[in-house]
Order: sequence, then structure tokens, then C-alpha cells
Amino acid sequence: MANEQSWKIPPIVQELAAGVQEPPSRYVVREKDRPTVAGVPMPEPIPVVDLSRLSAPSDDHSADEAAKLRSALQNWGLFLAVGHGIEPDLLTEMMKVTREFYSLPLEEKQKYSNLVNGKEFRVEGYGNDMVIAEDQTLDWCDRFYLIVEPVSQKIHSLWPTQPPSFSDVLREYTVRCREIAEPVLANMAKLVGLHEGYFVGMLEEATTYARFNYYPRCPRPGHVFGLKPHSDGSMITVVSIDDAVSGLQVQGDGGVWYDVPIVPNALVVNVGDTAEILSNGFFKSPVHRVVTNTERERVSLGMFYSLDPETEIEPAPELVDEQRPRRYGKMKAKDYLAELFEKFARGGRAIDTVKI
Ligand SMILES: O=C(O)CCC(=O)C(=O)O
Ligand SMILES: [Fe+2]
Repeated sequence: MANEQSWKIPPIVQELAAGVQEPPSRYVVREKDRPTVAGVPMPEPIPVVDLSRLSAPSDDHSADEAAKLRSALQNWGLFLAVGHGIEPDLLTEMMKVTREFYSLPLEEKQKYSNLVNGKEFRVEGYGNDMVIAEDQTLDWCDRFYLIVEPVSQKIHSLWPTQPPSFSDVLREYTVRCREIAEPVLANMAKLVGLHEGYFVGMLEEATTYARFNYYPRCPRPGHVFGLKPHSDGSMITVVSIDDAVSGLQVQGDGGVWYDVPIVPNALVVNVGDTAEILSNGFFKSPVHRVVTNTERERVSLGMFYSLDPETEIEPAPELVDEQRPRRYGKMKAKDYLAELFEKFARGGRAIDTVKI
């Protein structure tokens, strides 16, 4: 029986997409906000940073690479990481089990639903957007969120038993991804004149979320968002994007949307709102979105390095002075996350609520 709140429980897009010729109206973006599916190629090539060079003992290479990182983070808030040490086989395997998970029958995936008792939304689990308003525009994607670190925060019952290797591959990938995040954060701290361990230290015992995204084919890519424009709430995010199907776009100066190209075995690393706030605006958390296509489904996996829920997010005192007054207020990480979901649902940005 449909009750008055049934709009709060959106359908699984994968199921919906299999049966419709047109996206239902709840997915259709207002005309003025609709995406141009072929984004603009980057005006300059998207920065590629070789992490093996960045971490090499001080020599010319590491200085060159640090300069590239600086310009990438200041101009785009995002770069493609190569030389990151994760073997191509592990990347391939991670994406393979992601696709296999989404190929499972609906009843199997629903065992990990993000709706507690079939109605209360929580971040972790499998499903769709948190719906807070009946007129909210929904995204053309399904997602599966898991806390992967620290072990004490994991919700073990949400770790899928199918495909059988999913959990092992994810555990291995989590360890290896942290080996990427930490040197990037150490270099980011150095770029703003903080000691190397400043940001890394804040992430010890903090929460890392894995978000598996699934974007079904869409009969009208120009009318929907795979993922609406947003910035991530994390400190940084490491994303493994589909190696064959593009769709990720980043907003550059003047509001222009640029396609992020696929570079084999590279990972996308982007700054999140937390790093923007902690750095007092030195780093910019880029607005990005995902567009769909008529031909092929697409998957991606984001690892969101976030602060411990009880920690206050606020500019590092060392980065606030008369020349650079404080640009952001403070908010507990857990409250920021709640704000992020709320704002995301309404198409806004949480960071705007703490800007001074
Ligand atoms: O699918 C992608 O390429 C990006 C996903 C993303 O931006 C996110 O999960 O926050
Ligand atoms: Fe994102």
C-alpha cells in the first residue's frame, strides 16, 4: 500500500532503467541546469602526478612533482595519480567485483539495504539517494557505501558475501589506497607550510568510506545527472573510475564543465571540503558531477578519507593570520556529514554554510 511518505523510498535505478523508455519526472533536471553530455576537453591536459617521484628522496624529480601537485591542487583541486604502487591486477579485480556485486539479483543486494527496517535511511549500505523532499531531483545511479576503516567502525553485516572475493579484495584495496592517501596528505601539509604529519595524524583512527557507484545506461543522458554537481566532504578522495566508460566532469573557472579523461591504471585524487577548510582556503574542493550515456553502464569506487566524527573541522590555527583571516567557521565532522547529505539532496553545498 502506498502511504503518504512513499516518495521517501526511491526505486533502485538499475531496476528502473531496465524497464523505461524515458526517465521518470523525478529524475529529470530543470531545463536550465541540464548537463551537456559531451563536456569540454580540458583547456590544458589534466595534471598527472607521479607519486613514486613525489616520494623519492629529495632530488630534482620530487621537487618537480611537488610543483605539479601544487599547481594541480590550486587550479583544479584534482589530479590523476600514476606511480601509485597499486598493481593493475588489483585495480582490475576491484572493479570486477564491483560490477559483479551490481550484477547480483536485487534480493541479494537488498540484504545490504541502506534502509533500516525498509524505511529509515542511513549512509551505509546499498540503495539510492536520501530523499528529503518530494520534489527532489534524483540521480541516475545506485550506490553502496561501506565504512572500511577503522575496523572498530565497520558494520560487518553489510559486507557482502557475494561475489565471494569481494571482501578480501576490498580489504587489500583499502590498505593499498591508504598508502596513496598518506603521502599525498603529507605533501599537501608541506605545501601550506605545516609539518608533514599534520593531516596524516588527523586521519589516524578516522573514518574511511568506500562508495561504489553504479550508473545504468540512460535513454536521455541530457535530461538527468548520474551524480548531481557536488563537492566531497572528505579530506581527500581517491577514485577508481571506470576504465572504459567516461562520465566524470569537473567544473573549472567560469562554471565550464570539463571531462576528466580515462588514463589506464591512474586514480583520480580530489581535494574535499575538509581540506579546503583546514587549509583556510588554500586548497579548493572541486565541484564535480557525473553524466550518463545511452550505450553503456558505468561503475566507479570512491574512497573518502574523512575525520573522526567527533573532531571539529576548522582552519588550522597556523594558517590564520592578519594577511589571511579565517575564512570558515567550525563544525563537528559528524554534523558536517549530516549537512552534506541534506545540502546534496537540495542541490547545494555544505561548505557554503561554514564560509565566513
Ligand atoms: O563516478 C565518478 O567518477 C565520481 C563519483 C563521485 O564523485 C562520488 O562518489 O563522490
Ligand atoms: Fe564526488
